[in-house]
Amino acid sequence: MLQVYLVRHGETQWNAERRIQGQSDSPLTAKGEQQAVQVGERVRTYGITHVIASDLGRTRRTAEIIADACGCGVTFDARLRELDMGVLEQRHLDSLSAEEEAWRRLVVNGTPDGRIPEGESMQELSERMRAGLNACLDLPAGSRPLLVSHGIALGCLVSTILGLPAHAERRLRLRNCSISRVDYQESLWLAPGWIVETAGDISHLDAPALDELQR
Ligand SMILES: O=C(O)[C@@H](CO)OP(=O)(O)O
Repeated sequence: MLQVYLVRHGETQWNAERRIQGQSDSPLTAKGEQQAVQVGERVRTYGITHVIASDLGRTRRTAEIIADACGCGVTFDARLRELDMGVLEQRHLDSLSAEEEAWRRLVVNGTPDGRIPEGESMQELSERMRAGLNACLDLPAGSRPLLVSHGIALGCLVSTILGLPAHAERRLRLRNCSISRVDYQESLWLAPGWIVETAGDISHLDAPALDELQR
């Protein structure tokens, strides 16, 4: 059985300011760095063999901190990036016009092929995230990878493994530096293939961040 840990990056400047990042980027806050250290402390005895991160700056930094604690290297995979939120990237959630808010809702409410102008659909996100996860199946036997990615991207992955539509990710709260785990297994009892072991665990964090919409 292959166990894959899924970690959302630490809190960033724009998460704290309620600004939309998508494939744009902002640095980790001091709290975000501390959260990454706490993930490292939690997983350092888990036998992690590979840390694989989205190539955006916030996931790179989080991954480096975790990989240091685990004593393994980091590689980057652009398929693990956050949803491309097109023209709404870098905007404050509170500053959206009614039309812009409607674009945002089009995506999160699951309109088929809905996308923010110049952005990506949830279907496209779901396909590239599943391909990024499936790449773990090609690692040498006995590997135990940890992927560092993003809120919507990881929520979409977990939702679709459960057989839910990609936009069901809005029913999951994956806070900064939460840990989820999915396993690939051939059990006769559970469904063969990917199954969800845990989602959104923050028990290792002494100062969990509120997510953007809760602030
Ligand atoms: O892009 C963003 O603004 C948020 C949305 O949830 O994602 P993340 O902070 O996880 O990259």
